[in-house]
This record gives sequence, C-alpha cells and structure tokens, in this order.
Amino acid sequence: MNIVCVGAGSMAESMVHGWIQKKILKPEEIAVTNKSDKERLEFLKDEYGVKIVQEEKNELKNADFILLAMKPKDVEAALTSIKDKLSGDAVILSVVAGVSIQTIQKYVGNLPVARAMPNTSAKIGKSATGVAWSRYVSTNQQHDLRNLLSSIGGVTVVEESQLDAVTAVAGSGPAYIYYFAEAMTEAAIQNGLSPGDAKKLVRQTFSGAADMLQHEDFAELRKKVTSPNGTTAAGIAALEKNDFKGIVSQCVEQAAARSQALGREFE
Ligand SMILES: NC(=O)C1=CN([C@@H]2O[C@H](COP(=O)(O)OP(=O)(O)OC[C@H]3O[C@@H](n4cnc5c(N)ncnc54)[C@H](O)[C@@H]3O)[C@@H](O)[C@H]2O)C=CC1
Ligand SMILES: O=C(O)[C@@H]1CCC=N1
Repeated sequence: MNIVCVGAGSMAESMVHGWIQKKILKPEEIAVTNKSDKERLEFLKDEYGVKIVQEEKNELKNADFILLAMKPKDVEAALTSIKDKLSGDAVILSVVAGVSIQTIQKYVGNLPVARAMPNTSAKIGKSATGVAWSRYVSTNQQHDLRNLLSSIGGVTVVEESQLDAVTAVAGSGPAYIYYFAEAMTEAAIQNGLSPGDAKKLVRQTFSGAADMLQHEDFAELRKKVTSPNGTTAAGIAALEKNDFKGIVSQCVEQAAARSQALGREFE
C-alpha cells in the first residue's frame, strides 16, 4: 500500500509514526510533501525513513491513499497542485477540520474521499478518531482505512454530519483536558504546594483517572470518590454552583460551530 502525505506538519507526523511503529506500512511506502519547507521533509526522511515527493510528483500516481493534512485555508491550493497527478483509484483521506467531502470533490472530482478527525494523542497510538466516507469508497478501501486509523488509536465510524461534533469533542478535546490540568496545577500552588509537587500530583491524578475511565461508568466513578459531606462533595458543589456542565456544553457547542463555519468559509 502506498501513501502520500500532502502536508507534513504535526498531525501527518503523528500518523506516520503510528503506521511505521505498528508496522501497518513500511517507511518506503510513505512519501511526504508540503508547501515549501524542505528542511521539514528532510527531517521526516531522516527520522522515519520515508520518501520525499519529487518535483514531478510521480509518487502521487501510484498512491492508494493521499493523506490531506494542511490547514483548511490551504486545501484549495494543495488539491489544485496535485489533482492532475492522481489516479482514479486513490482514496483521499482528509484530516482537515471542517472542510467537507463535497468541497474536496469540487477540486478532485468523484474520487473516493474519507474524512477523519483524529487528535494529537495519535502520537502515542491513543487518538480518538471519528471517520466518515463518501459512497465512492469501496468496502476494501473502508477496510484499509479502518486499519490505517486504528494504528493510531480507537476508531468510530460516523455520518459526515456528525464530524463537527467529533471535532469539538475528540479533535479539540485534549486541549480542554490540558487546560483543566493547567487550572488544577495553578490552584494547587495557590493552596500551598510547590510547582514541582503540584505538577507531579496533577499528572498522576489525570493519568490514574484516565485509566479508571476505561473500565467503569463515569458517574459511578465520581460517586465512589464523593463521601457524603466530605471534601469532594464540597469541591463538586463549587463546580455546580458555577455551572460547570453549562460551561463545558458551551465549549463543545462553540467548537462545533467553528468547525461548521470553517466548512462554509472554504466550501
Ligand atoms: N493539531 C491537531 O490537534 C489536529 C489537527 N487536525 C487538522 O489537521 C490539519 C493539519 O494540522 P497540523 O498538522 O496541526 O498543521 P501544521 O501547521 O503542523 O501542518 C500543516 C502542513 O500543511 C502544509 N501545507 C500548507 N499548504 C500546503 C500546500 N498548498 N500543499 C502542500 N502542503 C501544504 C504545511 O507546509 C505543513 O506541512 C488541520 O487542518 C487541522 O484542522 C485534525 C485533528 C487534530
Ligand atoms: O483547532 C483546530 O482547528 C484543530 C482541529 C481539531 C484540533 N485542532
């Protein structure tokens, strides 16, 4: 299987790392290209043994999959520059936030297109990835797509219309968790812990809780920590008084709305 990564930033690197580490692809089956940063491509070649797409872009002709991994504003230029080199059998796998299958097909015609929304935990094989595909994607190609994506974490197949919600929850989600960790660390320091101890305790608390979440119901886990009239109840009461769930709901709603707006902006 041959893959060309068009866009060679952090998301493309996370995926390349997963594919090679899990032996889904050999380094020589992967080629990378970007807008103009040659040094970045040389780095990826040295680090992972992947190929660099050459001037004539012949690598595109033999590609089974084309990973699109650039910012939404760059999709039009990127697709316009490669469309004449694509074979009719290649699947375009886009991880670009917001930009629809229909918009991608506007530039490349009726090629099979899949849209995935991974997150940066792909780097350690723990992405939560949502994926949707067009009707031109064959059953075999769907199978290959699941394989490619499961090498970087868990995969959930959704309708394309649900990808804005997937983006708001899973694509952006790690940043909310990091923000919460920052806030807990600052609060720990304000309550008398040293910065080093605060960070160590927060890291381990998040890590342990994330592991526990894999095995039990979320609300049940919370209830087990919360003694009647105890410390956790006092802490949660402060969250409830400040409408924590309402804040999280707004956060996800705004992120999903932004994903939709990006789609409209670049359609
Ligand atoms: N970073 C994240 O957490 C996630 C990002 N995404 C999506 O992945 C996409 C890429 O994000 P990052 O890797 O973080 O961005 P990045 O800024 O690290 O990389 C973007 C890459 O696109 C290349 N590029 C720009 N214009 C190009 C063109 N005309 N032709 C070829 N390559 C071109 C750049 O040279 C660069 O290599 C974005 O659309 C983003 O919405 C999706 C899920 C999570
Ligand atoms: O913030 C963004 O637009 C991208 C999409 C999901 C995560 N990062």
